[in-house]
Parts: sequence; structure tokens; C-alpha cells
Amino acid sequence: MQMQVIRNAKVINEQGQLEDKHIVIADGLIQSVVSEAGALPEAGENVRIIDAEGKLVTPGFIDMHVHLREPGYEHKETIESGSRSAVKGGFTTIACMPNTRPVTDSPETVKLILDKASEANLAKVLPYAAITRNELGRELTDFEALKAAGAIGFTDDGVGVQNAQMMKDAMKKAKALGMPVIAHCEDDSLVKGACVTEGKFAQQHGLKGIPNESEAIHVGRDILLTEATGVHYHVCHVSTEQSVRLIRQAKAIGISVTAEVCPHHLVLSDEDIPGLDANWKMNPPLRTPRDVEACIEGLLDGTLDMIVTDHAPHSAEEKAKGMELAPFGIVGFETAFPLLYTKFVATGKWDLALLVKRMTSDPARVFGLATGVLEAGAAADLTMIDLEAEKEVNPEEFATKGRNTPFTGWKLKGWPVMTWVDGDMKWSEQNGF
Ligand SMILES: NC(=O)N[C@@H](CC(=O)O)C(=O)O
Ligand SMILES: [Zn+2]
Ligand SMILES: [Zn+2]
Repeated sequence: MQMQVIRNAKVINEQGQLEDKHIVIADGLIQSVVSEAGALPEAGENVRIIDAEGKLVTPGFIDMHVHLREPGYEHKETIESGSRSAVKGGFTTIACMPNTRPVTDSPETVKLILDKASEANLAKVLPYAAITRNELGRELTDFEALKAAGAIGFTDDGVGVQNAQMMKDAMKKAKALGMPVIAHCEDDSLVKGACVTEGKFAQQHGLKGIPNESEAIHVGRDILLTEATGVHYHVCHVSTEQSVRLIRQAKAIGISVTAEVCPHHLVLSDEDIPGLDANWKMNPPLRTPRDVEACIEGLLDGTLDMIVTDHAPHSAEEKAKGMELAPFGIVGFETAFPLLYTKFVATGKWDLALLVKRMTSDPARVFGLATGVLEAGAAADLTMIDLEAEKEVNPEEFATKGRNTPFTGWKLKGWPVMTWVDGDMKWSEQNGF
């Protein structure tokens, strides 16, 4: 087994400060993280030296909300192409949503995803299973069997569970199995065919808007059901001021709720949408500047526990159907860190340590994963990042099959340059995959 020594890395210490360190990797694990170069192994047949030249090395990013589209929508993405995109974006663990075809509502489909993921041999892929059969909201899936097959939680992401009794039954069952319920919060009766948020853009273009309460009404309902059942309840892609407020209040009284937020809901509002271009269409939609501020505050004070991409690739043909007819969703892996680094850290608004925490140890803590830390004995899931070089976002260079991003042409810093999973270098800027 080869040993690797990453020399001259910058790592974030427990105080959130940058420190110069050397990292020794062998047998898939971080063997040591040291300050002195003196005792480090020399280069040799079984020792590879990698000079980080002062670049940042962090735990590999963890993304608890992604769409890999396989089985069924391989023209949008496959587990292989999605995993490539993930490691290129610095992500080493990704949790994939069950809105595939068939829906991931059977042990067979869970197993298929796990098999394809180990064939791809790139990122660690954790499958979610559906709450209801075919995500139709009518009948619960077999939670025991899905857990036994390897599902890590239950969600009908893509749609909200409309019936409160159904959600309560799901929570009771999940609680009994020690599993989390992850919710796409959307009340269909309050949406009905809208494609952008209620707000200035909708008004200007004469479009029906998606109101904030279509999300928050489910958050509020589910918090009450969580209080009643004691399940670990996790809110997907929070986008509104009202949801942030409800989650903050629930946490304050000890209800077991956690939540995530996407980069696009932190950096864009409906007022940034340039026109009727479906690369700006996602669910939940870009909200008003006031909601964006509330999400940022929520992330800073820990109301929102983690950042997820909601990586949602679609084909160019599908996205060309226009704002009203195109499917919701944008790709996310390859722009997430540079976007947040450039927008919030390079501008001095956030500490680098906070951004990294919300993408590594926080998701690991919430979902009980044994990754997300950079210390001796931990899995060598690592990301090296160049914080200096500036590059334009060019979707033609993406590893994902999706080109659907609103960030084309944005000049960003903070690009991942090397990614390791269990000590294997899966990708580097210089040598590719
Ligand atoms: N977020 C999106 O806009 N789209 C997701 C579904 C979802 O996350 O709800 C998709 O599957 O395309
Ligand atoms: Zn969703
Ligand atoms: Zn999603």
C-alpha cells in the first residue's frame, strides 16, 4: 500500500485558524498531521510526496442532497458522471435523492444504486429511499427492508408529502427504526403551476408566483409532528424567512429538527433573474432579497445546519422549453465552494472555518457519519483548494452531464484542485480522473 505525504498544506485548526501542516496518508486513513517536516517519510517507491505549496486542505465536502438521476434518467446524469462532478467539486460523500425511475422505493433499487456507486469508485454515495411508493403520497414504503438494503433516511424529495397523517405515520416508523425523515416542504394547494417566487420578477413578467407559505406551512406542520413523534426531522433546501423563523423557534425549545440551505438561495434573489431563462428555475425558487438575508442569518447562527447543493442536472433540451415548461433544478457540485468562498469569505463576511464546517463536520454530525474531520485515524477523505487563482465558470468544462447553471461566466476563486476518498486520489486539476 502506497503512502502519500501532503507537504506544506494549510489546514484549519480547532480555533478556526490556518496552520501549516504536513499530512501523512496510508491504508485509506490519515496517519498523522504534523508541523515538523523532520520526521516525514522521504520520497521512494512506496512513498509519494505531494507538495501543496501552501494550498488549503480540508476534510472532503459532504453533500446531503443531490440528484444522480440513475436509474431511469441517464440522459441527465448517471451515478458515474454525477460522482465525477462531485469529486471535481471537492465532495467525497454525497447522499442521493430517490426521485429516480423507478423511484427508489424498493430494496432492489437501493442495491442497484450502491452497486453502481462502487463500480464508479469515486465518491461515497449514500442513498435515500422514498417515504411513499412512487412518491405518490398514498402508501408508505417498507422502511425496514429499505433500511436493511442500505438506505440512510426517508424522503419524497421532488414533492411534498401532502397528507399530515401520512407524514406522521412515516415519522413514527422512522423513529422506531432510528432513521431520519428528510422533507421537501411544499404544499401543492398553494403552488398550482407557478414557476418563480411571488415577488418583483413574477410581477414584471406577469407570472403567477410561488408564495413563501407554500414551503413554510409544511415546515410548521412537520415541526409539530416532530414534537409529537420525536423523530429526527430534516428540512430540505430552506428558502424562506418564515421557514428559518419556525426552525429557529423549534430548535430553541428542543425539537429534533435540522435543516439545510443551498448556495443559490444564499447568493441569488428573484431580482437577479435576467429574463425568462430556465437556468434560473429551481424548486424552491429564488426568493426575495429579504429571504436571502434570513437564510444567511440562519446559516450563521446555526439554525440552518449545513450547506447542500441540491445538484439537479437536466438536459439542454429540457431546459430550452422556457421558464414555464422546463423542469426545476440547477447543477451544483462544481460551483458550490468557489461561489460561497468568493461571495462570503473573500469579501470578509464569513470566516473560512465556518464555511468549511457547514460543508463537512456539520453534515457529518447531523447524520452521524464517520467523516468530515481532518485528524489522525479518520478516513483520508480530503480536498485541496486553491484559494487564489481566479477562473470563470464554464459549463462546457463541467464533469456533470448538466449544463444548467445560472453562474456561467462568473469569475470565482477557491477552486478545488485535488480530491482523495479513503486515501485514493480520485481527481486532480492537473491529471484529471
Ligand atoms: N430542486 C429542484 O429544482 N429539482 C429537483 C427536485 C427537488 O429537489 O425538489 C429535481 O429532481 O430536479
Ligand atoms: Zn426538493
Ligand atoms: Zn432535491
